[in-house]
Amino acid sequence: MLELDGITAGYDRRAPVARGMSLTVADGEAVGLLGPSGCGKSTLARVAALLHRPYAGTVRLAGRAATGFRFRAAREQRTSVGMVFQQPRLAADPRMTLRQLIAAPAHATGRGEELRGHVDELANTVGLTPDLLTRRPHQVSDGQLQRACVARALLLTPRLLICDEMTAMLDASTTAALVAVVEEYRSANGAALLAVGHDRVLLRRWCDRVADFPSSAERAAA
Ligand SMILES: Nc1ncnc2c1ncn2[C@@H]1O[C@H](COP(=O)(O)OP(=O)(O)OP(=O)(O)O)[C@@H](O)[C@H]1O
Repeated sequence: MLELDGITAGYDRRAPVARGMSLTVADGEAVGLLGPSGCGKSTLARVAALLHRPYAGTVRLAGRAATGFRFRAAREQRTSVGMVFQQPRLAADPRMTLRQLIAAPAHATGRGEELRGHVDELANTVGLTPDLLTRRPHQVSDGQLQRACVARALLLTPRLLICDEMTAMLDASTTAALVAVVEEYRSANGAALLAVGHDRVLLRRWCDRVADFPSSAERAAA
């Protein structure tokens, strides 16, 4: 489902944060990507979701090499990946209600009407009550906002879900609830998962296998 081949990426060509990284996630497989804070996990996750253009290397989704990133990404490839970010407040337009936030991918792809019922269904699945859907991000908790972000990531039924420290800011019960939502989605749809984090215990429990992101010392020695 996902092949990262020799990815070098970052914010300064002379000092990239990821160098020659390769990683594969098979169809339906759950892979954890583990590494300390600041090592470049989120950067690699964004490359995989076609949100960040690498300096070198190839991203393949369902066997097809990505030809573009960000607004140049092919729609079919972009919508085959759902992404949940670490900080829901940075990933949510503060002007939108939670309902609009969940529905945003449908509107962006001209499927607003078609997916209207699915928005309600997913809101219910992630545990958001109808009154919460009328509120804006500043009127809800981090956990409630992250629930909306998970529903948004699932709206277009992606074949690959990328969760970047999805539960880092959440309490144990919200963490368990959102992991359960993702697992139910995967078992119903056969979707693959790339879960990024630094919690080895959680990733081991959640994923089929866990890959370690090399530390900067290991990279310097290589
Ligand atoms: N937009 C940016 N511009 C410049 N440098 C950045 C940018 N985003 C991240 N970095 C730097 O790139 C490095 C890797 O960041 P990244 O967010 O990928 O790490 P991470 O492993 O996901 O960390 P964490 O677990 O703390 O989220 C860090 O040194 C960070 O300071």
